[in-house]
Amino acid sequence: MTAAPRPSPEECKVLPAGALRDRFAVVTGAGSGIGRAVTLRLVELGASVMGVGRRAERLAETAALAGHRFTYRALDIRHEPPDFLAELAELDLLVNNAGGQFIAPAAEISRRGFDAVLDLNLTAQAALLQAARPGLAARGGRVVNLSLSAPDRGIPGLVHSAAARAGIAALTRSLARQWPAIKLFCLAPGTVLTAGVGEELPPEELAGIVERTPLGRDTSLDEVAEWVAALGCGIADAVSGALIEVDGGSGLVAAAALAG
Ligand SMILES: CCC/C=C/C(=O)SCCNC(=O)CCNC(=O)[C@H](O)C(C)(C)COP(=O)([O-])OP(=O)([O-])OC[C@H]1O[C@@H](n2cnc3c(N)ncnc32)[C@H](O)[C@@H]1OP(=O)([O-])[O-]
Ligand SMILES: NC(=O)C1=CN([C@@H]2O[C@H](COP(=O)(O)OP(=O)(O)OC[C@H]3O[C@@H](n4cnc5c(N)ncnc54)[C@H](OP(=O)(O)O)[C@@H]3O)[C@@H](O)[C@H]2O)C=CC1
Repeated sequence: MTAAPRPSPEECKVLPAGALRDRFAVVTGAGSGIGRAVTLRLVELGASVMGVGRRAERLAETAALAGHRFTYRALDIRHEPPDFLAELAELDLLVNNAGGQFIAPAAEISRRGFDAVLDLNLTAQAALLQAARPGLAARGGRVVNLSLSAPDRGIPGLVHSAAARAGIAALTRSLARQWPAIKLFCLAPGTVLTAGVGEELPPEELAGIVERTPLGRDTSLDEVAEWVAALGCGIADAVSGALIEVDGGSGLVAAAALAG
């Protein structure tokens, strides 16, 4: 099988300059990986962005790259109340990107471990959504929740994360009905070769996962960033509640067993 060619960073940039001018976005996990790439693209398209994450030094690195339209708050979304969102009178876009998990056999995940992953990837995100609702509603705003592709197909080694990600997809659909003034999406990238995923899986295992996707390739940071930006633009006006899989078709095949 021939792998689909990966578009170059410039080929991914399909939105016109200024597409997000005068928009205000909050991006969680903006100090690394996908969150940083999304932040830089939103700023490039004219938005102002507030980044959130636990490590101030990583957010400061993003600030050095993003320039004056980026501000940040160092905080832990699991352990601190989302007052920073409730205080915002107007918000155009919330990118719920902070998330993650550890890989472990189901039998070895303790109650606290399960709770930690559910909290980070579902409960804390629900609290962020509730806090952001008035500001988003004031602007007809949008929400992009980062997720995993086809979480309902079952992922051995990630039972807690799959449960949380299926939950966020259901939450997204339910809120899309309940809060019609706000458009909510789930965006599920395939394998994006960030340092974060590199800490979870060794390179040879990642290469095997990528090879087994129908398109035989990973998803680039630039692709994810452009999709998030597009969901913040008018082109996404007729979409709400959807799970959008930008995953090389990996959601179509059985997920790799990451642990026994
Ligand atoms: C891979 C496929 C595609 C996905 C890509 C990505 O997501 S890329 C993004 C990649 N980036 C990320 O994923 C980054 C984000 N991830 C994180 O920040 C953390 O992994 C966390 C929030 C999920 C847990 O944080 P924390 O440890 O501070 O939380 P805490 O102190 O509240 O609760 C601790 C409980 O959890 C237990 N436990 C912990 N590790 C393991 C383990 N390996 N084994 C078993 N158990 C484990 C620990 O034993 C304890 O329970 P106990 O012993 O008291 O009963
Ligand atoms: N890379 C991939 O292949 C895939 C990634 N995803 C998802 O995309 C998102 C980004 O992943 P990626 O960029 O690869 O990985 P990273 O580990 O780089 O991103 C996770 C980000 O979340 C932040 N974060 C984690 N916990 C908290 C917390 N409690 N409070 C505030 N911020 C927190 C981290 O910053 P800090 O540690 O400073 O707090 C970090 O910036 C995650 O939700 C991930 O699960 C989904 C599918 C595939």
